[in-house]
Amino acid sequence: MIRLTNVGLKYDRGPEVLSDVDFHLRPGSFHFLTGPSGAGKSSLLRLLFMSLHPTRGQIQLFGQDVSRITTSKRAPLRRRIGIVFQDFRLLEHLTTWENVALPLRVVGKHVDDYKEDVTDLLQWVGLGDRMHGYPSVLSGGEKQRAAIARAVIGKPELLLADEPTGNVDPQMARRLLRLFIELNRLGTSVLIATHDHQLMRQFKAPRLELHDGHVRIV
Ligand SMILES: Nc1ncnc2c1ncn2[C@@H]1O[C@H](COP(=O)(O)OP(=O)(O)OP(=O)(O)O)[C@@H](O)[C@H]1O
Repeated sequence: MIRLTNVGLKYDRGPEVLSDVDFHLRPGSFHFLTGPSGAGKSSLLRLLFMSLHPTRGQIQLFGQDVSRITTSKRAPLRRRIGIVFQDFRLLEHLTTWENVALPLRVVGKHVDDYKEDVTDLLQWVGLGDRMHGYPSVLSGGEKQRAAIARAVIGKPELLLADEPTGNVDPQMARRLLRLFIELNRLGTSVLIATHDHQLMRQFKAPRLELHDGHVRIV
C-alpha cells in the first residue's frame, strides 16, 4: 500500500524535515502518526497525498513509484485516497451536503445512488441540521466533521487524516474514531496524525513515531 525508502524532505534551503524515512504499511492496516509539534507529521501526509515530492528517496503508493509523479498521473491516484486536512479545505461555494457528496460526484455516480448515504453520514456526525447551509457558517468542530464525512463517503482505499479530532469534544472524538475503525474493517488503510492520547488509548493500533526527522513504528 505505502512503502517509503530512504525518504528525505527539505523545504527550499532549510534543514531536512524528514531524513532517511523507511517504512511499509500493508493494505488494510491502521496506524496513528505521532510526534511533537513541528516533527513533520503534516509534511509526511502531504508527501503521501503527493502534494510534495521527496527531496530524496522513493515513495511507492498502490504499487506505483510516486516520488516524481506528474500532476496528470496524480489525479486518478488521489481519487483512491480520502484526506482530512488540518485546515479542512471545504469549498465555500458548495453547501456542506454538496461538499460531502463531491467525491462521489467526481467519479460520475448518480445523485440518486448516493443522496441517502450522504444525508445519513452527515446526520451520524451530528450535522443533520446544518447540512444544507454553507461551510462558512460552521464552527471549527463542525467543519472538521464535514471534512471527515467528505473523506470517508467514497470508502477510499487509503484514509489520511491530520489531527481529525483536534476541534471536537471527547464524545464526538469517540464517535469519529468508530467511523475510522468501521471504514478500516471495510478494507480502508488508515493513517491518522494525532496528539490525542485519549483517542490512542481507546483503540490500540501501531504508531508511526516521528522524531528528529526519523520514523519508527512502535
Ligand atoms: N511550506 C513550508 N515551508 C517551509 N517550512 C515548512 C513548510 N511547512 C512546514 N515547514 C516546516 O517543516 C517542519 C515540520 O512541519 P509540519 O507541519 O510537517 O509538522 P507537524 O508535525 O505536522 O506539526 P504540528 O503538530 O504542529 O501540526 C516545521 O519545522 C515547519 O516549520
